[in-house]
Amino acid sequence: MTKLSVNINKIATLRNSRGGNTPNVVEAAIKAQEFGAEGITVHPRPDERHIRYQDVYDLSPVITTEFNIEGKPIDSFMKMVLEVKPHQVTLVPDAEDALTSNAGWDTIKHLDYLTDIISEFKRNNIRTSIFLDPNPALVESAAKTGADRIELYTESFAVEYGKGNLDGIKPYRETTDEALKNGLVVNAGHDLSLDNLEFFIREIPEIAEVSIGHALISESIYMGFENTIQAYLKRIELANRKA
Ligand SMILES: CC(=O)[C@@H](O)[C@H](O)COP(=O)(O)O
Ligand SMILES: NCC(=O)COP(=O)(O)O
Repeated sequence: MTKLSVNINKIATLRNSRGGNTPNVVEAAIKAQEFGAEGITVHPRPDERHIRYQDVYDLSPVITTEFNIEGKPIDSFMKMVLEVKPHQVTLVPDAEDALTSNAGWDTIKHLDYLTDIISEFKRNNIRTSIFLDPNPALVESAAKTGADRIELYTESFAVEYGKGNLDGIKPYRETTDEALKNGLVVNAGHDLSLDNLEFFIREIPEIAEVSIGHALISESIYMGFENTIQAYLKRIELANRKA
C-alpha cells in the first residue's frame, strides 16, 4: 500500500510570514502523525525561506514514522542530513531562484556526482532517492548511482490531469516499469492533491510513497474553515452572554 508522507514546508512558510513560532512546525508534525501521516517530509532550501535547517534538527526527535529530507546536496545540506540521519534523503536539483522544484536530475550527465554523494549516505545507512522527471531513458543511470529509490516529479501529470488529459499518466507508468526492472523502488510527489491522487495511484499501484504538501495544507484550510469559524462565533457568543 502506498504510504503518505506529509510535507510541512507550507506550515513554515506561514510561520515565517509573521516571525514568531505560530504555527509551530514541530507541533504540526506531531499532529500530522497522530492523524495518520505515515511520514513527514521537509525540503529545506538553501535560502531557508520556509523550513530552516534548525527546524530539521528540532523535528528529528518527534518523528515516530518516517523522516524524509529533500534537497540539493550542497555541503551544508550534506552535513545536516549526516548528523540528523533521517530514514530517507531525496536529492533534488534545486535551481537558483526557482519558486518550487521545477525539474528532476539529469542522471546521465550527473552520474558520477550523484554516485559519490549517494555512496556517502549509504555508508551512513540512510536510504536514498533521486527526484526524476518521468523519462524511462534516465532510469538506468539512476540505478547505476546506487540509489534505492526514485521520486517521480509529478507536476506534468497534475497539469495534464487538471486539463482533463488522462494520457499524462503514460510516461509515469513507463518510467515506473523501467525503474522496477532496474531494482528501484518508486516514490512520487509534487502537486498531487485530493483531485488527482486517486487516479495516479490506481494507474500506478506500485508507488511506495507519495509526499504531499502544497495541496494538502491548502485543502486543510478549506476543510477546517467551518469548524474554526464556528469555534470563533461560539467564543464571541459566550463572551457576549457573560458581559
Ligand atoms: C521535491 C518536491 O517536489 C517538493 O519537495 C516540493 O518542491 C516542495 O518544495 P516547496 O515547498 O519549496 O515548493
Ligand atoms: N516531494 C514532493 C513534496 O514533498 C511535496 O510537493 P508539493 O505537494 O508541495 O507540491
